[in-house]
Amino acid sequence: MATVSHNRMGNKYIEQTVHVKNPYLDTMEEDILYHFSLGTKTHNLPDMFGEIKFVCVGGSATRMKAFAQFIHLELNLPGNAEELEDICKGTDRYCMYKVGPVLSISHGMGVPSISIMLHELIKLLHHAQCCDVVLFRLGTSGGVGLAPGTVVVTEKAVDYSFLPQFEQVILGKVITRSTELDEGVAQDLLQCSSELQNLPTVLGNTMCTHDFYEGQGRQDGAVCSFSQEEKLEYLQKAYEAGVRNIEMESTVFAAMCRMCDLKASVICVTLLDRFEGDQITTPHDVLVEYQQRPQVLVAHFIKKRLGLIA
Ligand SMILES: O=P(O)(O)O[C@H]1O[C@H](CO)[C@@H](O)[C@H]1O
Ligand SMILES: O=c1cc[nH]c(=O)[nH]1
Repeated sequence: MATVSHNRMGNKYIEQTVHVKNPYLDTMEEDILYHFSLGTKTHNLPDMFGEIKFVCVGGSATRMKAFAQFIHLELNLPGNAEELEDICKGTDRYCMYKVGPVLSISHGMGVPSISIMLHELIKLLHHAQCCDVVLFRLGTSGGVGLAPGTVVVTEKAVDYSFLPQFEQVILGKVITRSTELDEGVAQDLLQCSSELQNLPTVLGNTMCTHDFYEGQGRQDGAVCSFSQEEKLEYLQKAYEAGVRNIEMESTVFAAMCRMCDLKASVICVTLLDRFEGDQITTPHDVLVEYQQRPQVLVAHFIKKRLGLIA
């Protein structure tokens, strides 16, 4: 939903509120966000979350805590970054940290896990009356024809057949939803990457799969039913369709944000080049540094948007 508002300079602009697409929500006396351990009756959500402008999500709870601490320092906020409280400590499904206008949340691995988190997150932003929110997925991925450590800003989130769509089964029927992401945010992120040192970044399509092993054409799982030639042929087709990395959440993330009028972007670092192999052999400290790259990029974007840097 869009409302006309005024910025600090007194200029008119359209304020974008978070638009849930569920007519039944309004009829509910209370909404319990079960996997967050939050609710509309037990918590004052506008008070707790109303100022949120940026939401960063990623698979690992440790990474999203580290990001919360990092962005706390980057935004120069008062208080101790080491003492941030997990808002979802009443449950061990997801972790959530609020750092000024930034929310950092973990989503686990795969479409079902992030999809549950996104339903509750989008309702949370709606109940909290947040507006002009941008969402980012800060993830890891397998690269397709890229040097390990490259950051991929997703142009199109595509499925196993390289189409920009997400298939959701509802009442036994397959419904197809568009996975279009915000072009402006992706371009701004690319611009940010050009202003930073040692942050190799490309724009490319991201393939989302429902599995890490056979689903991504890996031959090192407990089960494998295809040859090396078949694997390389599929990766080559993916490359020709513009796919530059493979992960496991981007299509549902893009589809749900789009349906609820939320600007969204996917930023994943590649941990290996899938043309070179399947196993992740890179040393732990290098992997930790790689995982920081999307965080550094998005922190720069946030600081620019907040007017903290030119
Ligand atoms: O590093 P995260 O954000 O979890 O993303 C990627 O890593 C996991 C697999 O190792 C999948 O969730 C995939 O999407
Ligand atoms: O190859 C990879 C690496 C990280 N995450 C994935 O989903 N695939």
